[in-house]
Amino acid sequence: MTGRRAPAGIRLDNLTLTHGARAAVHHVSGRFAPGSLTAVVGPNGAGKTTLLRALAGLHKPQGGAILHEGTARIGLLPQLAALDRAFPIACLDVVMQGLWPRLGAFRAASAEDRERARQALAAVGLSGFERRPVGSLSAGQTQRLLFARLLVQDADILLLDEPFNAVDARTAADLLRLVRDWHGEGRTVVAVLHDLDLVTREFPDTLVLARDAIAWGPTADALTAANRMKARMMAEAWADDAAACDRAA
Ligand SMILES: Nc1ncnc2c1ncn2[C@@H]1O[C@H](COP(=O)(O)OP(=O)(O)OP(=O)(O)O)[C@@H](O)[C@H]1O
Repeated sequence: MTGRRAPAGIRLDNLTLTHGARAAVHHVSGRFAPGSLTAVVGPNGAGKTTLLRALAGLHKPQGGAILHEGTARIGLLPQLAALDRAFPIACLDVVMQGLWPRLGAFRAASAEDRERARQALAAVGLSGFERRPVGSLSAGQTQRLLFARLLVQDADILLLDEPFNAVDARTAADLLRLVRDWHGEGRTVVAVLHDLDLVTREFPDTLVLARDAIAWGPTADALTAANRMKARMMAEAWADDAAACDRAA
Protein backbone atom coordinates (compact mmCIF):
# COMPACT_ATOMS: atom_id res chain seq x y z
CA MET A 1 0.00 0.00 0.00
CA THR A 2 1.11 3.56 -0.54
CA GLY A 3 1.85 6.30 2.03
CA ARG A 4 -0.76 7.83 4.24
CA ARG A 5 -3.49 10.25 3.24
CA ALA A 6 -5.74 12.20 5.58
CA PRO A 7 -7.55 9.65 7.75
CA ALA A 8 -11.27 9.13 7.26
CA GLY A 9 -14.03 8.30 9.73
CA ILE A 10 -17.66 7.21 9.61
CA ARG A 11 -20.56 8.36 11.76
CA LEU A 12 -23.78 6.40 12.21
CA ASP A 13 -26.82 8.50 12.93
CA ASN A 14 -29.77 6.47 14.26
CA LEU A 15 -29.01 3.81 11.65
CA THR A 16 -31.59 1.10 10.96
CA LEU A 17 -30.94 -1.65 8.41
CA THR A 18 -33.56 -4.17 7.39
CA HIS A 19 -33.98 -7.32 5.34
CA GLY A 20 -37.54 -7.05 4.15
CA ALA A 21 -39.59 -6.20 7.23
CA ARG A 22 -36.97 -7.63 9.60
CA ALA A 23 -34.58 -5.30 11.41
CA ALA A 24 -30.95 -6.42 11.31
CA VAL A 25 -29.49 -3.24 12.82
CA HIS A 26 -31.71 -1.09 14.97
CA HIS A 27 -31.29 2.66 15.70
CA VAL A 28 -27.52 2.59 16.09
CA SER A 29 -25.62 5.85 16.57
CA GLY A 30 -21.89 6.29 17.06
CA ARG A 31 -18.61 6.97 15.35
CA PHE A 32 -15.73 5.02 13.86
CA ALA A 33 -13.12 7.73 14.44
CA PRO A 34 -10.49 8.40 11.78
CA GLY A 35 -7.59 6.00 12.30
CA SER A 36 -9.49 3.84 14.82
CA LEU A 37 -9.24 0.05 15.06
CA THR A 38 -12.64 -1.31 16.09
CA ALA A 39 -13.91 -4.84 16.65
CA VAL A 40 -17.61 -5.54 16.06
CA VAL A 41 -18.75 -8.44 18.23
CA GLY A 42 -22.10 -9.99 19.00
CA PRO A 43 -24.13 -13.19 18.80
CA ASN A 44 -25.07 -14.90 15.52
CA GLY A 45 -27.66 -12.87 13.67
CA ALA A 46 -26.72 -9.68 15.56
CA GLY A 47 -26.45 -7.66 12.34
CA LYS A 48 -22.64 -7.52 12.08
CA THR A 49 -22.35 -8.53 8.41
CA THR A 50 -25.31 -6.35 7.46
CA LEU A 51 -23.64 -3.37 9.15
CA LEU A 52 -20.34 -3.95 7.34
CA ARG A 53 -22.11 -4.25 3.98
CA ALA A 54 -23.96 -1.02 4.67
CA LEU A 55 -20.69 0.74 5.57
CA ALA A 56 -19.33 -0.48 2.23
CA GLY A 57 -22.34 1.02 0.43
CA LEU A 58 -23.80 -2.38 -0.46
CA HIS A 59 -26.91 -2.17 1.74
CA LYS A 60 -29.16 0.88 1.78
CA PRO A 61 -30.29 2.20 5.19
CA GLN A 62 -33.97 1.88 5.92
CA GLY A 63 -33.69 4.66 8.49
CA GLY A 64 -31.05 7.10 9.75
CA ALA A 65 -27.80 7.74 7.93
CA ILE A 66 -24.18 6.70 7.39
CA LEU A 67 -22.13 9.89 7.27
CA HIS A 68 -18.59 9.89 5.90
CA GLU A 69 -16.04 12.27 7.38
CA GLY A 70 -13.75 13.04 4.47
CA THR A 71 -13.50 11.40 1.08
CA ALA A 72 -12.58 7.81 1.66
CA ARG A 73 -11.78 4.81 -0.42
CA ILE A 74 -13.49 1.83 1.24
CA GLY A 75 -12.36 -1.78 0.99
CA LEU A 76 -14.45 -4.75 2.16
CA LEU A 77 -13.08 -8.18 2.99
CA PRO A 78 -16.17 -10.40 2.72
CA GLN A 79 -16.59 -13.63 4.64
CA LEU A 80 -14.56 -16.43 3.09
CA ALA A 81 -17.77 -18.28 2.25
CA ALA A 82 -18.88 -15.39 0.02
CA LEU A 83 -16.15 -16.19 -2.54
CA ASP A 84 -17.26 -18.55 -5.31
CA ARG A 85 -14.33 -20.95 -5.26
CA ALA A 86 -15.84 -23.08 -8.03
CA PHE A 87 -15.45 -20.18 -10.49
CA PRO A 88 -12.42 -20.83 -12.74
CA ILE A 89 -10.27 -17.78 -12.06
CA ALA A 90 -6.55 -17.48 -11.36
CA CYS A 91 -5.19 -15.92 -8.16
CA LEU A 92 -3.59 -12.94 -9.95
CA ASP A 93 -6.94 -12.12 -11.57
CA VAL A 94 -8.69 -12.19 -8.17
CA VAL A 95 -6.15 -9.68 -6.84
CA MET A 96 -6.57 -7.55 -9.99
CA GLN A 97 -10.28 -7.21 -9.09
CA GLY A 98 -9.12 -4.90 -6.30
CA LEU A 99 -7.91 -2.45 -8.95
CA TRP A 100 -11.23 -2.30 -10.81
CA PRO A 101 -12.63 0.71 -8.94
CA ARG A 102 -9.68 2.75 -10.16
CA LEU A 103 -9.24 1.19 -13.61
CA GLY A 104 -12.90 1.58 -14.47
CA ALA A 105 -14.75 -0.84 -16.70
CA PHE A 106 -12.87 -0.11 -19.90
CA ARG A 107 -9.23 0.65 -19.08
CA ALA A 108 -7.01 -2.38 -19.53
CA ALA A 109 -4.62 -3.23 -16.69
CA SER A 110 -1.05 -2.09 -17.32
CA ALA A 111 2.15 -4.02 -16.65
CA GLU A 112 2.54 -1.80 -13.58
CA ASP A 113 -0.92 -2.82 -12.32
CA ARG A 114 -0.03 -6.48 -12.75
CA GLU A 115 3.25 -5.91 -10.89
CA ARG A 116 1.32 -4.33 -8.00
CA ALA A 117 -0.94 -7.38 -7.87
CA ARG A 118 2.13 -9.65 -7.84
CA GLN A 119 3.64 -7.65 -5.00
CA ALA A 120 0.41 -7.94 -3.03
CA LEU A 121 0.48 -11.73 -3.49
CA ALA A 122 4.08 -11.73 -2.24
CA ALA A 123 3.10 -9.58 0.77
CA VAL A 124 0.59 -12.23 1.89
CA GLY A 125 3.01 -15.13 1.32
CA LEU A 126 1.53 -16.29 -2.01
CA SER A 127 4.45 -15.70 -4.37
CA GLY A 128 4.26 -18.20 -7.22
CA PHE A 129 0.47 -18.55 -6.93
CA GLU A 130 -0.26 -16.11 -9.78
CA ARG A 131 -1.70 -18.71 -12.18
CA ARG A 132 -3.14 -21.11 -9.60
CA PRO A 133 -6.94 -21.50 -9.90
CA VAL A 134 -8.65 -20.15 -6.81
CA GLY A 135 -10.48 -23.46 -6.30
CA SER A 136 -7.18 -25.23 -5.61
CA LEU A 137 -6.35 -23.14 -2.53
CA SER A 138 -6.84 -24.10 1.11
CA ALA A 139 -9.09 -21.92 3.29
CA GLY A 140 -6.06 -20.15 4.77
CA GLN A 141 -4.52 -19.51 1.35
CA THR A 142 -7.86 -18.19 0.09
CA GLN A 143 -8.05 -15.77 3.00
CA ARG A 144 -4.50 -14.60 2.22
CA LEU A 145 -5.63 -14.08 -1.38
CA LEU A 146 -8.57 -11.91 -0.28
CA PHE A 147 -6.18 -9.84 1.84
CA ALA A 148 -3.97 -9.37 -1.26
CA ARG A 149 -7.00 -8.06 -3.17
CA LEU A 150 -7.66 -5.66 -0.31
CA LEU A 151 -4.01 -4.53 -0.29
CA VAL A 152 -4.13 -3.35 -3.91
CA GLN A 153 -7.33 -1.41 -3.17
CA ASP A 154 -5.22 0.88 -0.97
CA ALA A 155 -8.35 1.80 1.00
CA ASP A 156 -8.62 4.45 3.72
CA ILE A 157 -11.33 2.46 5.52
CA LEU A 158 -10.97 -1.31 5.74
CA LEU A 159 -13.98 -3.45 6.63
CA LEU A 160 -13.08 -7.03 7.56
CA ASP A 161 -15.79 -9.67 8.01
CA GLU A 162 -14.41 -12.48 10.19
CA PRO A 163 -10.90 -12.10 8.74
CA PHE A 164 -9.32 -14.89 10.79
CA ASN A 165 -12.11 -17.43 10.49
CA ALA A 166 -11.10 -20.95 9.39
CA VAL A 167 -7.41 -20.11 9.13
CA ASP A 168 -4.53 -21.67 11.06
CA ALA A 169 -2.58 -19.85 13.77
CA ARG A 170 0.31 -18.93 11.46
CA THR A 171 -1.98 -17.47 8.80
CA ALA A 172 -3.93 -15.58 11.45
CA ALA A 173 -0.67 -14.13 12.83
CA ASP A 174 0.49 -13.07 9.34
CA LEU A 175 -2.84 -11.44 8.51
CA LEU A 176 -3.05 -9.77 11.91
CA ARG A 177 0.32 -8.16 11.15
CA LEU A 178 -1.23 -6.57 8.05
CA VAL A 179 -4.14 -5.27 10.13
CA ARG A 180 -1.68 -3.76 12.63
CA ASP A 181 0.23 -2.14 9.74
CA TRP A 182 -2.98 -0.60 8.36
CA HIS A 183 -3.80 0.77 11.79
CA GLY A 184 -0.23 2.08 12.18
CA GLU A 185 -0.57 3.91 8.87
CA GLY A 186 -3.61 5.78 10.20
CA ARG A 187 -6.22 3.87 8.24
CA THR A 188 -9.59 3.18 9.83
CA VAL A 189 -10.21 -0.54 10.40
CA VAL A 190 -13.48 -2.21 11.42
CA ALA A 191 -13.43 -5.99 11.90
CA VAL A 192 -16.19 -8.46 12.77
CA LEU A 193 -14.69 -10.98 15.16
CA HIS A 194 -15.79 -13.85 17.38
CA ASP A 195 -12.48 -14.40 19.21
CA LEU A 196 -12.91 -12.16 22.25
CA ASP A 197 -9.38 -12.84 23.57
CA LEU A 198 -8.02 -11.50 20.29
CA VAL A 199 -10.30 -8.48 20.52
CA THR A 200 -9.12 -7.74 24.07
CA ARG A 201 -5.46 -8.09 23.05
CA GLU A 202 -5.44 -6.26 19.73
CA PHE A 203 -8.45 -3.97 19.30
CA PRO A 204 -8.55 -0.67 21.20
CA ASP A 205 -12.27 -0.11 20.50
CA THR A 206 -15.27 -2.44 20.40
CA LEU A 207 -18.87 -2.22 19.27
CA VAL A 208 -21.01 -4.86 20.99
CA LEU A 209 -23.95 -5.33 18.64
CA ALA A 210 -27.21 -7.21 19.12
CA ARG A 211 -29.21 -5.36 16.46
CA ASP A 212 -29.04 -2.47 18.95
CA ALA A 213 -25.65 -1.16 20.01
CA ILE A 214 -25.21 -2.61 23.51
CA ALA A 215 -21.92 -0.77 24.03
CA TRP A 216 -19.44 1.11 21.86
CA GLY A 217 -16.15 2.54 23.07
CA PRO A 218 -12.79 1.49 24.53
CA THR A 219 -12.67 -2.32 24.57
CA ALA A 220 -12.06 -2.54 28.33
CA ASP A 221 -15.31 -0.62 28.93
CA ALA A 222 -17.43 -2.16 26.17
CA LEU A 223 -16.51 -5.83 26.31
CA THR A 224 -17.58 -6.54 29.87
CA ALA A 225 -19.26 -9.79 30.94
CA ALA A 226 -22.42 -7.79 31.70
CA ASN A 227 -22.54 -6.31 28.18
CA ARG A 228 -21.90 -9.70 26.58
CA MET A 229 -24.73 -11.20 28.62
CA LYS A 230 -26.98 -8.29 27.68
CA ALA A 231 -26.16 -8.83 23.98
CA ARG A 232 -27.08 -12.50 24.24
CA MET A 233 -30.32 -11.74 26.03
CA MET A 234 -31.23 -9.03 23.49
CA ALA A 235 -30.58 -11.41 20.61
CA GLU A 236 -32.79 -14.05 22.21
CA ALA A 237 -35.52 -11.48 22.93
CA TRP A 238 -35.93 -10.63 19.25
CA ALA A 239 -38.54 -12.75 17.53
CA ASP A 240 -37.02 -13.66 14.14
CA ASP A 241 -40.12 -12.47 12.31
CA ALA A 242 -40.44 -9.24 14.32
CA ALA A 243 -41.05 -6.22 12.15
CA ALA A 244 -38.51 -3.41 12.21
CA CYS A 245 -38.68 -1.54 15.52
CA ASP A 246 -40.72 -4.26 17.27
CA ARG A 247 -38.90 -6.01 20.05
CA ALA A 248 -40.13 -8.86 22.20
CA ALA A 249 -40.67 -7.82 25.80
N1 LIG B 1 -30.18 -11.69 2.70
C1 LIG B 1 -30.95 -11.76 3.78
N2 LIG B 1 -32.29 -11.90 3.69
C2 LIG B 1 -33.08 -11.94 4.79
N3 LIG B 1 -32.61 -11.86 6.05
C3 LIG B 1 -31.28 -11.74 6.20
C4 LIG B 1 -30.37 -11.68 5.08
N4 LIG B 1 -29.11 -11.54 5.55
C5 LIG B 1 -29.23 -11.52 6.90
N5 LIG B 1 -30.50 -11.62 7.28
C6 LIG B 1 -31.01 -11.62 8.67
O1 LIG B 1 -30.58 -10.41 9.28
C7 LIG B 1 -30.15 -10.65 10.61
C8 LIG B 1 -28.70 -10.19 10.76
O2 LIG B 1 -27.87 -11.01 9.93
P1 LIG B 1 -26.30 -10.77 9.80
O3 LIG B 1 -25.77 -11.75 8.82
O4 LIG B 1 -26.05 -9.34 9.57
O5 LIG B 1 -25.83 -11.16 11.28
P2 LIG B 1 -24.37 -11.49 11.83
O6 LIG B 1 -24.25 -10.80 13.14
O7 LIG B 1 -23.34 -11.16 10.82
O8 LIG B 1 -24.45 -13.05 12.06
P3 LIG B 1 -23.30 -14.19 12.09
O9 LIG B 1 -22.46 -13.95 13.30
O10 LIG B 1 -24.09 -15.45 12.19
O11 LIG B 1 -22.52 -14.08 10.79
C9 LIG B 1 -30.36 -12.14 10.87
O12 LIG B 1 -31.63 -12.31 11.49
C10 LIG B 1 -30.38 -12.75 9.49
O13 LIG B 1 -31.20 -13.91 9.45
